[in-house]
Amino acid sequence: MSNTYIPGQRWISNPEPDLGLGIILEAKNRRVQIAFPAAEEERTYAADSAPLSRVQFQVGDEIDVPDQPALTVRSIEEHGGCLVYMAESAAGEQHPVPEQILSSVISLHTAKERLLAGQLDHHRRYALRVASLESHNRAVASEHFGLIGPRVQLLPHQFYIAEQACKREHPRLLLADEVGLGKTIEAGLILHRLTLQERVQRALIVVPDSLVHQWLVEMRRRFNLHFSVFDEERCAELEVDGDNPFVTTQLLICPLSWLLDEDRRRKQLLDAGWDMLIVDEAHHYHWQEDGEPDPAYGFLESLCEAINSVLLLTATPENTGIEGHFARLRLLDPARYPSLQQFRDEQQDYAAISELISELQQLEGAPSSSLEKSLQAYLDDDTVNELRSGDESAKQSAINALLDRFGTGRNLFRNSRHSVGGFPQRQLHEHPLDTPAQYRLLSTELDADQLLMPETVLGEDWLAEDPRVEWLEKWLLQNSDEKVLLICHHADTARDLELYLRLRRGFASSVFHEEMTLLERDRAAAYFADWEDGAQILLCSEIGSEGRNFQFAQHLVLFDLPLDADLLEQRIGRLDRIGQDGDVNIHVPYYTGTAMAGMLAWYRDALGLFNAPCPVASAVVQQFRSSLLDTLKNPEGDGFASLLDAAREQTQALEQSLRDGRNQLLELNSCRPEAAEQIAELTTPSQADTLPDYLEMLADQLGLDHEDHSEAAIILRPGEHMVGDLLRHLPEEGITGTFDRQRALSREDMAFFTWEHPLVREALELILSSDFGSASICTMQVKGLPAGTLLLEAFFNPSTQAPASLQLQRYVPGQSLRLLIDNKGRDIAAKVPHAKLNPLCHHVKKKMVPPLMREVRAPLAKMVKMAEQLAAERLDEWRQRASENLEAERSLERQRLAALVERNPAVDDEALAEFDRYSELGRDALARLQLDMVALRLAIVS
Ligand SMILES: Nc1ncnc2c1ncn2[C@@H]1O[C@H](COP(=O)(O)OP(=O)(O)OP(=O)(O)O)[C@@H](O)[C@H]1O
Repeated sequence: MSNTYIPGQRWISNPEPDLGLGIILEAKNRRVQIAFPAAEEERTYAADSAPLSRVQFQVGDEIDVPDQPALTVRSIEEHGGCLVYMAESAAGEQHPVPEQILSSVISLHTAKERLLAGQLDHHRRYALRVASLESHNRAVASEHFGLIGPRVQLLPHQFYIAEQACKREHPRLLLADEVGLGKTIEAGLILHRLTLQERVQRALIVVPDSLVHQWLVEMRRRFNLHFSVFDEERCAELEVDGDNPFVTTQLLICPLSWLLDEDRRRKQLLDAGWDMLIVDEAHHYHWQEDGEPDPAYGFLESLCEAINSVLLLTATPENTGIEGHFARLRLLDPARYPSLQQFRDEQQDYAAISELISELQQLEGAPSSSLEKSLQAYLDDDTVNELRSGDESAKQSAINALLDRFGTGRNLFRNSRHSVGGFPQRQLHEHPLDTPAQYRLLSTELDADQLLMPETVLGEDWLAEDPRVEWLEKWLLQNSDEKVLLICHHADTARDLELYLRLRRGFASSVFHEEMTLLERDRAAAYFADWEDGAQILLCSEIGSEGRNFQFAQHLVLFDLPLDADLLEQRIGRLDRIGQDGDVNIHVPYYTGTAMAGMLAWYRDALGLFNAPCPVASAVVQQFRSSLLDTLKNPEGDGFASLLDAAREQTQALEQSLRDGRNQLLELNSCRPEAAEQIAELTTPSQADTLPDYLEMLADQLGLDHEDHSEAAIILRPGEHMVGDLLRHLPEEGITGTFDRQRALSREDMAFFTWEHPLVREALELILSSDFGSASICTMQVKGLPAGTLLLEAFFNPSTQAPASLQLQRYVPGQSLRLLIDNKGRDIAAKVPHAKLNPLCHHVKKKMVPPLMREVRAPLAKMVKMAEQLAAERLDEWRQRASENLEAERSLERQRLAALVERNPAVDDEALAEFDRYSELGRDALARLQLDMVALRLAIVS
């Protein structure tokens, strides 16, 4: 097949045949742009790997031109690479039809044509096609489609967020779970689901340099999403003749610092067009109401404006106070967050709303008139009136409406350790040390940074002078079986200390800081992770404390304490995260009676950060910062003691008000436990799952070698008779996979086989997008049926052409229509199920097919027609069921949106109009739902 693209040619998308017949808009610079008018979609692909198939009709085929009766192709001409069909109407009129004007709505009738033409497949191929069809339909119609395949534990809070996010047409969210609760996993789940639903083709991840590799690996091993990493060198290689290098890949990870250095690359990145943006550590982008805008923030703002779906990740959303929080929310929804002042004002209402939610939760029966009155200030009359019924569901809708319409619920999800539960304990180990004379002498002249990082003032020989070093050596010797992560502020400190420990003292150590290349950093992290021959200690500068996964270690040495509480939380979060099996031991070596002791007391007594994360830490630090700096030098003085008391009281008061107000709203919104548990439960494939049997059938028919590996695990390899490189996802050396999630989590060398695994999806696509097994013939003996009786089994698959974001398959029953037509034209499908027919089938030898077909052709043609008629009669019922499902869901969503629009004058009616336009598109598409005849089997009773 030619893969030279010429504007005007018609092609279909292999993975998305539902888009209808596409038309090439432009083909240059090694990319091809194609429009799918029936679905109102456009796609841009790298030309050499575009998943497109050329549509060329043959003489005798019927073709459709909008607003014209059907035409039959009589001859074909080619002009400048495009086809012109010379076609004839039923009335015998001749029409030249350039392919450009063909209808964009197509249906393929190949099963029928193949059966009647005697182009038949073995009945086992047919059985495989039917199994593929049914499994595919079931998978895509499942509420949890896209959440089953990732190799992750089913943690309810993450699945809840992923499910909620994907309900939005275009999710734009701040994922702000506390550090280590799995924001990367949540983003991966959302992306995986949207990719499988074909709503996201091109995704861009922007991360701090040190996290590039970790994202790359997490996306690949957990989600089978194969990202490319671009840097200047890679771009230069790809930039032939001024091409935009970013259009050559669909899934891209970019290190932030490189983008910030390269104006031209930023522009190219924006021009390349993306469906989804994920930004990790989003608190790095600073914003202020007045003054010079930060270039990084400005760049992020342009990306957020240009890309429909956006996920911003940060564990510390209020890192720079309420302004920082507002700054990120306005990137997601500028209309909802027009001004900082309005945002501040809104927060005043949170406690009152939270109180109302509590009252509703405790409510039994109808509400009192005073509760009704309070609710009326926030909710529409209908929602309040329904509460009078005393129904649980009315109560839940009122709670949902409050959560949804107020606060930041629509854009922000934040789970805490407190709400998720099951986290390890933090244990603080204080290590008081003598103060070096030099430090004591100088201390009155030192600033806070110098006081907290004495190595910067102890001179060149600091390693010999600093008692922390001696303490560390001793500790390492006494705990030689333990892995320890040490974090300090400066790269120089980490480097000096590591060299000393390794070269002078012989410890197995490794270092990780910002002056190393990405590759060196990843090697260092891998050396530390190796339990057999790896490092006992990894020494990181601050950069090592963000985002990385070191939960296999249980000891953290804080060589210095930062002034910024969020940084401290980030450091502890390296070990205190999902996957940590033991306690998190935090070691703080410090000089007795100095600012270092003061800082320790501040975090321990005022903020309680060594016990658990402190959500109000940055607010308290902001308030007390200058008194802290003033009194820190003398931590044993009265001034410091009263500062600690005041700060502790303030922490407690703020935490209380958070519990009463915003946090309660947030936590309720971020995870509704029952719904979340249910999602996690349903996402577990049932024991009766049919995938193992399916893969055996597949191997048999595609010529793969299939071997049992162990309990619930198999090996698939390309077999001797497999056709070429039929399956891209089947490596030459084979693939070992398990059907068991727990096993897949502990055995990363095995694939996790589900219906969403790329190999399985590829096989389904290969079979369903071709005519593989679509027409078959067999003989069978059936008691009670005379020899010569014909039975025609027909499968019709619902299809419609509409934008993927509508996800119309959710509304269509997750199965195909099966008919079994007998000689008399009756449908006896209900009496004889497909599974019962399969074992009765006998193969018909190739040479017997032509004489048999000659004999049965006439009655067979009638039976096919009858099947078509019966399917056409059922079509209305299918369309109606589908549109009822659509109306039920969309009307609820519309109600909710209308309430939001009413409450937020900043959101104009455009959102509602857009919603209505989409609903209308959905209605139209469902009114055009077709039942395509996709598989036919003729059984002849012998
Ligand atoms: N559902 C899950 N199944 C298996 N492992 C998980 C799951 N969720 C999280 N993890 C693991 O827990 C660790 C923390 O997750 P992740 O990195 O996504 O957290 P985070 O919230 O992004 O952290 P940070 O705030 O440090 O950026 C990672 O090692 C991740 O692989």
